[in-house]
Amino acid sequence: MKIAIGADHAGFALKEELRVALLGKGLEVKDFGTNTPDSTDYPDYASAVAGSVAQGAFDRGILVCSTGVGMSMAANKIHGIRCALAFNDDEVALTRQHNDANVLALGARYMNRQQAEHLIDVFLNTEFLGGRHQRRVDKIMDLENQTAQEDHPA
Ligand SMILES: O=C(CO)[C@H](O)[C@H](O)[C@H](O)COP(=O)(O)O
Repeated sequence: MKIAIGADHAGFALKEELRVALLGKGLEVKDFGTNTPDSTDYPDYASAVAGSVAQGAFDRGILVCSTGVGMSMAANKIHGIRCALAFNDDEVALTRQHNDANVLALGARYMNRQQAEHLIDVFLNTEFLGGRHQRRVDKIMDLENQTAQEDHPA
């Protein structure tokens, strides 16, 4: 599985630890930065990670900022991205099973490395259930397409 990971300055330290942990598990990981603790802007990394997932270059994306909120807002602006901000196993498992989330946003302020690693394990190892959930995910995508047409009328 190919994973894209990124963070702003507030998520930098945790992202560094997570990248090492993911590589240690034999996963293919591309780090989209940031690469220093200097103040930076989370939309730049959300765009890079979510964009690469939307293009199909990576299977899943992981984004880390202070709360996870800014990253999730920005990532969900990318066509084809369903980014979930989640803090416990149940939320992460359900967003895979029901929402087919392809990007996970984490709040570094609220979790340590072990907790984040565990949430990522659940995220990477839980399958989408399809069925009635596929219908609902399709409706999310319809909304996205509809909004794009309204923004850019032919
Ligand atoms: O968007 C956020 C808040 O929801 C992110 O957590 C950012 O990391 C945060 O806004 C960064 O704030 P800072 O004061 O510039 O460190």
